[in-house]
Amino acid sequence: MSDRTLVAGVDSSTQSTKVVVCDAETGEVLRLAKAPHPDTTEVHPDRWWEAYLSASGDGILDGVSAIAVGGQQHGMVTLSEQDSVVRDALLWNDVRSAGAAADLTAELGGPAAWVDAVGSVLVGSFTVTKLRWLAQHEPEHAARVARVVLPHDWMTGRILQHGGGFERWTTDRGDASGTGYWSAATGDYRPDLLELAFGRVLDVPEVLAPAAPAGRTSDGMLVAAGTGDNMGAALGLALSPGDVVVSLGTSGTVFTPHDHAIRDESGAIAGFADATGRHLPLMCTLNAARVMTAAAAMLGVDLAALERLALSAESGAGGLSLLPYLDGERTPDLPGATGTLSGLTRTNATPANLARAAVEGMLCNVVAGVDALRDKGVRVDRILLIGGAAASQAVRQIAPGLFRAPVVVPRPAEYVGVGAARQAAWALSGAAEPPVWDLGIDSVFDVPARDASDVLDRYTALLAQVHGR
Ligand SMILES: Nc1ncnc2c1ncn2[C@@H]1O[C@H](COP(=O)(O)OP(=O)(O)O)[C@@H](O)[C@H]1O
Ligand SMILES: O=C(CO)[C@@H](O)[C@H](O)COP(=O)(O)O
Repeated sequence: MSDRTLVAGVDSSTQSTKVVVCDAETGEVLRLAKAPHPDTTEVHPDRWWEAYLSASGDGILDGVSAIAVGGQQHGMVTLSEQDSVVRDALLWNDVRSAGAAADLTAELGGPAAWVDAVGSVLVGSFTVTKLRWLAQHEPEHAARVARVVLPHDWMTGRILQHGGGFERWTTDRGDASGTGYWSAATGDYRPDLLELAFGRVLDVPEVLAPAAPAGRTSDGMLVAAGTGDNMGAALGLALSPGDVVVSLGTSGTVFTPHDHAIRDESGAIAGFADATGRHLPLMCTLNAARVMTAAAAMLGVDLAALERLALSAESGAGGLSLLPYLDGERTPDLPGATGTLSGLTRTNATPANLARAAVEGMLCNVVAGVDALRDKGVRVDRILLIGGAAASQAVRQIAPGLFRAPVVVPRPAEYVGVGAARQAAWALSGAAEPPVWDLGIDSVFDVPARDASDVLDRYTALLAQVHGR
């Protein structure tokens, strides 16, 4: 029998659920399991629960003293008075509420008014815009809604319901800051904005302090507050000033913990809260790892071959540029956009150049987030690259030239799950600060001597030409 204390973190993200079990003292990852989610932008929350049950089968949670959930941000989970799910959850990447975002922006007095109210300019990802869409398009569903929670709130409550310890719905500052009806500046909900969007005020979950428990199951397992997946990743990485995280999963995100909220009326940087009581300025794109999957499918190859092809081409892909808006886009705010491949000639039309253009285009899209942070005075000493596509050698090698900063790939780990586990260990300890867990580095990629600014310049010119941005 081990005398280690075990804690678990659940990453309930867009494409899958991952469960990691860590040593509470050191953070060492001892067990890891994964199960897929449906590939759609509206999902019944039961699918996340089934994935959790599947990933946590085989006794992976045996002996675990505390657990927390990091979940995809913004998703709208609507519950009836009896807590049954009213309709499938609309996810962060469902763009049907883009028009509602534009309407709500105008109704409150423009982008600056939303930054004043909740810290961020609205786009169709925010929960409040999905509520407006529901009220307008599905009044029969809207009439049955008594409360609204986020994916991680629902999973947290479900773990407690299943374990016999559910008392009330809860959330945390990090995830609440992506709703559009909670302000990180004041720490308060804005029922007036719920009413503006939905026509009436709804029940919302209690916002827990960073290390506060949401409850305990009847067999004594502590269930911590949980948080949004990006806030979880920030907690799972031991970040120093000057460290900026770039996550390339379903979404591309760029974020760094900060002592105060960053105000950005342009909408590039959202003013989210983090999971420690501080702030997490964050830029998010709808298109990231799946741009590579789509390019591989176009070329009829797998991801490994796509990487080899991309690395066999010269920087700049022989003059090809890709605006990678395959799922529309959120930053820049172009929900109806499609991808654009530009610069094709008979000479450069090769699989290698297409593969390279896909990787460069995906990266240029998130470079804009790093530069937006720089413009706000944030120090960018190094980029910590995480998420599914951080496994790609092509991404690792091409990224430093475009980011104009060294790229550090942390030891392969599921950082959202690890961060959630660290929060669980923190709540279990009752200490003022989270436990110190060591961040291992897998590899470092330096900025190459050859300047890649021509690639960025061509991308930026194409964006201006096609979309006027
Ligand atoms: N070597 C690779 N190159 C590019 N993409 C990859 C690679 N390995 C995994 N991926 C992609 O990473 C994505 C999953 O990343 P992940 O961060 O787990 O996503 P999410 O958290 O949004 O569910 C998938 O789209 C998968 O195809
Ligand atoms: O909407 C955002 C951030 O604002 C996304 O980052 C979601 O939180 C989903 O993340 P992944 O599934 O790609 O990790």
